Amino acid sequence: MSLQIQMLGTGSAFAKTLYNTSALVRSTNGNVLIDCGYSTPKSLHEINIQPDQIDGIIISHIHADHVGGLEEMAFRLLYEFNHKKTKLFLTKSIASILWENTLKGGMYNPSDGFTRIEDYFEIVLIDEHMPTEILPGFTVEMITTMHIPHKPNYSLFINDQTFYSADTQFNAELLTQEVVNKRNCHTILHDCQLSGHGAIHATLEQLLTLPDDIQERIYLMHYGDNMMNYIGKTGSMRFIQQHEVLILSK
Ligand SMILES: O=c1ccn([C@@H]2O[C@H](COP(=O)(O)O)[C@@H](O)[C@H]2O)c(=O)[nH]1
Ligand SMILES: [Zn+2]
Ligand SMILES: [Zn+2]
Repeated sequence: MSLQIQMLGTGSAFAKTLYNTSALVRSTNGNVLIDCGYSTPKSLHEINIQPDQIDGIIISHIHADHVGGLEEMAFRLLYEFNHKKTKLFLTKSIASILWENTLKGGMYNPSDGFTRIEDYFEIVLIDEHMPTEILPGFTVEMITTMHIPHKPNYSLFINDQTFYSADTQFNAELLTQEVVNKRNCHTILHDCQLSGHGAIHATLEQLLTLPDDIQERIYLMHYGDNMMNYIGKTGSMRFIQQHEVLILSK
């Protein structure tokens, strides 16, 4: 079974010319989103994918550039697609805050009986650090990584071969020991803050300290509007662009 990942956006939270970093995992067994920021539904529209063609959504953390499109997805599934409930793949710690802290404001509607996240989505809880089959041939392991202190945040291993950082601070030991030495991941999609101090993301300067054989596996995402100024300055790492497709397995 072939497995592909298509970037729906590659921008940072404050980018104005780039869509939110999110991805569509495409296989013969279905389509699954990794994150759904506020510009993700527009990106899906641009590649002619309708909400009812999405079989599930995996959420890494609850910043708006990663979950801000969930309200539109849920309401369109409700009103335009006969209340189809797509699956929402979440860890317990994300599930406990996503509705109360983020979605409830716009989606709580007691007069129509919509008072819980389960009224809109089929919730599938994922255990941290436990490989979980999302679709036949597509397994995800969500590992805790540091983004904003004291807030739950996850990076993903896909089929134990691809590492998708979502938003995370630089962690050389994780990339070197776990991602490359132990699991020998051939593809690494990593967030990248192009300039300034890396308080909550890996910076380009930090990623450039990695050995060349690791850099060669890295595609940079979650970058700013000024990405063009950095072309040719990313060592052996490449920028991945919106709607670009990587074949993860044939
Ligand atoms: O230093 C920072 C920068 C940003 N934030 C908050 O995070 C969100 C999303 O930003 P990401 O860079 O995509 O994580 C942003 O809207 C800010 O609210 C922060 O807490 N600290
Ligand atoms: Zn982000
Ligand atoms: Zn974030």
